[in-house]
Amino acid sequence: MKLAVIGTGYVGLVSGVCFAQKGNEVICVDLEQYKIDMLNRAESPIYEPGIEELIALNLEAGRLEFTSDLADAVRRSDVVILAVGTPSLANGEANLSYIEQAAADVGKAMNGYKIIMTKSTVPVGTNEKIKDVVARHTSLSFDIVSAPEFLREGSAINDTLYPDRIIIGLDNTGLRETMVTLHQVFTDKIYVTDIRSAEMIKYASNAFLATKISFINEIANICEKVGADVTCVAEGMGMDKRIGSSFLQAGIGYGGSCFPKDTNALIQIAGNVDYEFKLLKSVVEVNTDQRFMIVSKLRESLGQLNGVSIGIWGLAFKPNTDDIREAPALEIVETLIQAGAIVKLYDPIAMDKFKERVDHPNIVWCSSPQQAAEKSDAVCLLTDWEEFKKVDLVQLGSILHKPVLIDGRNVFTEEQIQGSGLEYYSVGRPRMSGWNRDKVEV
Ligand SMILES: NC(=O)c1ccc[n+]([C@@H]2O[C@H](COP(=O)([O-])OP(=O)(O)OC[C@H]3O[C@@H](n4cnc5c(N)ncnc54)[C@H](O)[C@@H]3O)[C@@H](O)[C@H]2O)c1
Ligand SMILES: O=c1ccn([C@@H]2O[C@H](COP(=O)(O)OP(=O)(O)O[C@H]3O[C@H](CO)[C@@H](O)[C@H](O)[C@H]3O)[C@@H](O)[C@H]2O)c(=O)[nH]1
Repeated sequence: MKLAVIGTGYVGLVSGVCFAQKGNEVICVDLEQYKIDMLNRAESPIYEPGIEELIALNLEAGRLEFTSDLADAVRRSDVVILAVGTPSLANGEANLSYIEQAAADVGKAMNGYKIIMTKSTVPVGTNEKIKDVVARHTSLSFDIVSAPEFLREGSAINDTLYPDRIIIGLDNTGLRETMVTLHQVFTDKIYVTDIRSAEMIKYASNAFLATKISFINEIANICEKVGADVTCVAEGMGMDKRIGSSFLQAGIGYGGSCFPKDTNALIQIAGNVDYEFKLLKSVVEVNTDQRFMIVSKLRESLGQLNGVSIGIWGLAFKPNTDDIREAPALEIVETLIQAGAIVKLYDPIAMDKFKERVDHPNIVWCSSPQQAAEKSDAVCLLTDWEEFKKVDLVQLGSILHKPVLIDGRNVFTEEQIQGSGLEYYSVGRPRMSGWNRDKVEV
């Protein structure tokens, strides 16, 4: 089929490239000319493992185009996919101005019947608004389909090519076969429902995953007080198929462009119909508090933070991405700076994006984990990048001024800490001293 994808961010670019990979003719559109110029050189404006190879392959095969000319792309397509951002407004509600603008532009450009498919995450009822916006700009016929996206950054290509399921929301059931044919190149597990339910499935899924994370983080906090180990607790819980083992990794909480935004939006969606989503409000509150656990542990270990120097390992909200949107590192670094600490920052990929957001004389930008650690009073691991798991902990203990390692993602095992000379704090596990085999009493 001929597809136009509006927006070349994480969702639009990856979806567009994967649809091309499966033999469709795809035109990806973005307002930002610099992104289009990069993409036409097979360079990706976002960091996503494997994306540049697939862009090059599909450009060469003539199945993929990049343009800033939305109208031309719409005219040459059967299906128009909306994949623009829906960021949070100050009150937590989703900002629909980008998607409404894109819908208006699509309506103006239409030259015949189109299927308009929304991949952006939008509150329940938004696709009806999109329908109205398009209809205001064209008298031609069209259909609206909701196809929420479930990819994760860092594994976006694999998630798109091999999804657990695809959700399709329709009001015109005559489109069912076309939509199933378009998507079954990825999986047979296609669930077709009405548009409002499809919109809700996306928010409910993210809210449920965020709930699992806040739940295990609270269990972790209790484990610390009662002397249990949350990694063992999560493993034991996860063996029950009804619970499942995924998203039970305790740490400094969730960040990213989706969970924080979508949990707040769902609280608003419920509030708009006079329903207080008490459980989800607590999930958000627990997540906010969890970030500051790192700072409490630093104070517990070092006392006051004024003038101390802290190495920070990891700035991205998770590994394998350069995305720092709502990354716990943003608030943690800001809090440490306010307390008068010198922060020595290192991330394998996200340094440039972090520099664009944060600047302060107390920041030292480092080019390796070792540089961030050297002569520091402590190191805090905030993102579970593979690179950090490979660090020689004995060497780390020897280059730190005070041998304190605070692991916000429970990356290291007790065996690795033994003999390292490090004073090791993690999340929901007993504090460990690398000087001997005994756990330190809490
Ligand atoms: N990032 C994820 O992992 C993820 C996963 C699933 C769903 N989502 C949802 O998908 C949507 C997009 O997210 P994203 O992370 O890809 O966003 P993004 O901010 O990375 O990309 C959006 C792109 O759309 C472009 N754009 C905005 N208005 C436009 C217009 N009128 N015409 C053409 N281009 C326009 C922007 O320039 C930008 O490049 C959001 O609703 C998000 O919640 C994101
Ligand atoms: O057990 C876990 C799992 C994740 N996280 C954190 O949760 C955040 C989100 O992680 P992840 O879900 O892997 O990344 P995203 O790319 O934000 O993907 C989520 O958000 C997307 C946007 O809506 C959805 O499409 C995906 O299905 C959903 O997993 C990150 O900060 C992780 O560090 C934990 O703390 N513990």
